[in-house]
Amino acid sequence: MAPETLDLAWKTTIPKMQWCRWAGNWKSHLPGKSSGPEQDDSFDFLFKIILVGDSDVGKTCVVQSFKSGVFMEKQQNTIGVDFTVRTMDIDGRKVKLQVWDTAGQERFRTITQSYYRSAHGAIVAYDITRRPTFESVTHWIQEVEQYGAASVVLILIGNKSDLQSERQVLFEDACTLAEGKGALAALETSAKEAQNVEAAFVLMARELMVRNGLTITDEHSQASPHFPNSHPIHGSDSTDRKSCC
Ligand SMILES: Nc1nc2c(ncn2[C@@H]2O[C@H](COP(=O)(O)OP(=O)(O)OP(=O)(O)O)[C@@H](O)[C@H]2O)c(=O)[nH]1
Repeated sequence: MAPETLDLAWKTTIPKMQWCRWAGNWKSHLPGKSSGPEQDDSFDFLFKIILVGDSDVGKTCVVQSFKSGVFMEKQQNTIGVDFTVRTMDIDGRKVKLQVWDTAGQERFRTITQSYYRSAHGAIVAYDITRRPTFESVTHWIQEVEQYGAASVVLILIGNKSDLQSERQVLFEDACTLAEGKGALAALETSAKEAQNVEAAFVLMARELMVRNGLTITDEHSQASPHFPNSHPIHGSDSTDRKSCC
């Protein structure tokens, strides 16, 4: 377990943090708990993002790639929920992302469902080399809708895009599904090659920032990187999305 990944017992003591827009001190909201190796605790936004999807689609590897930039062959399936934090500079704002990596195995379903409630964003993952994991996406979205907040932002990711020769799911199918379900975007990621992993989290964070009142200027929009194999569902301009909301 990575040092920044906190144990489950710790997680169960986290107070409900329904919202996120304090420019405050992390420790003042989590008294007595260390936030791991991150020394600077100030931030402008705090968002909780939950990762769901079938077992072995690569959720933990995606989170590790996002956190540390490395691909780690995982030794065991996630038990319950793992928790990781990373602070990013997005459009000049300090954005702290709490990422909750849930177990895909059925036997943990009751535990993982209890973590949906306070999520601001949900990343639903499938494995592009295993069609059944894509067919489960509808189920995972239903879970998010049933147990999560009504305003939760959804992003669909098809992981293991480095395994093109084993592909069983067309990207177009993912886009159609994501659009039909009202997701913000569909992306294909590779935790192994660190492709589009950062993009998924940045897209999510920017959307949440916009929904919470941040006006992203043209200058910032133009400065945003272009993400290959990504499909924004609600238009390509964050300012447009803000006006939708
Ligand atoms: N080729 C390739 N393999 C990957 C990628 N991401 C994950 N894997 C492999 O897929 C397997 C499952 O990855 P995990 O991250 O443990 O999957 P998970 O979705 O977290 O599984 P649960 O914890 O059971 O929910 C591991 O053997 C990883 O090495 C990827 O982008 N490319």
